Amino acid sequence: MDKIIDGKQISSALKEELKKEVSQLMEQGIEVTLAVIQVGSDPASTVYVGNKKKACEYIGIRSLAYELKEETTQEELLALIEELNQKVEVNGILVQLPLPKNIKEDVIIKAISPQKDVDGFHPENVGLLNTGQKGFVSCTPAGIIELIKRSGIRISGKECVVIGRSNIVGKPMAALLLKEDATVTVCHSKTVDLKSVAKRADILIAALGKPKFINRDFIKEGAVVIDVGIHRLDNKKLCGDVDFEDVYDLVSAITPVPGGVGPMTITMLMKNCVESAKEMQNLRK
Ligand SMILES: Nc1nc(=O)c2c([nH]1)NC[C@@H]1CN(c3ccc(C(=O)N[C@@H](CCC(=O)O)C(=O)O)cc3)C=[N+]21
Repeated sequence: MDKIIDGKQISSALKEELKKEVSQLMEQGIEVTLAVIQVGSDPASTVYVGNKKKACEYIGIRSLAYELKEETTQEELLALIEELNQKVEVNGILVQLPLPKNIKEDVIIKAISPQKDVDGFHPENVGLLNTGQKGFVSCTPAGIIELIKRSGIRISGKECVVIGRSNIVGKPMAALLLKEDATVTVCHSKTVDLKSVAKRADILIAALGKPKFINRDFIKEGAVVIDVGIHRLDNKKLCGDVDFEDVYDLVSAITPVPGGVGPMTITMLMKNCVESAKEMQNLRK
């Protein structure tokens, strides 16, 4: 088996499954629609939003793009969200983060209907995840679970260490790993002796947001390493939170950047949109 967990390949397989499902829904007269809102023109956001639109096109999901100017007020954005909440044909609403400083992210996230919150960021969906109930799950951690499982790696009973405690990756990642019966440790910037804690991991999830911070000193031999970071270096090349070359010979499996977690994040967003369309259809019956 190849050591490199190919996120592009695994997400392609999942996209094929979704494409079939979307065409079956089409035959029943159900169209899947995602509204994507970007405020301002942060270049990284533009790349990610572009990738989301491409994935929608490929799978057969209709995407509605809202490109709002940097000066958009919180009230204007709330008004747009309310309009999209009301529209029956819209199954998913995605507000690309980060937002400009004059807009409060938590207020915006709470305004999205939990039934259309395909990012899984609304407190209602977070609560459902933490109590083990059905709801939308944040795409990056959900995609990581798929990557691990589809690579034939067992999670149950393993020591998993998550580095990073953000609301969109670290915390939901820990909840999902727990749900899979792993033993989970969450580390962060105040963790004393991060290296020795990381070295306990059978599965190490690096989501701390520092380029190439995780080197071989943090790795137990044979560990599975999942790299959530994405950074553009001065030479324009992308890298993750893990120093890939430095750790490669030690690990049993590792995700590359690019081509690892990123493509899977987008595919899970598509999956959530399809689920939302099915759920909304069931509610109307
Ligand atoms: N409301 C919201 N939902 C998100 O899901 C969300 C967000 N805001 N804000 C930013 C983060 C980041 N994120 C990525 C998506 C795709 C790639 C991706 O496609 N990565 C490619 C490379 C892309 C490139 O060339 O830069 C790869 O890793 O192979 C990366 C990062 C979604 N996020």
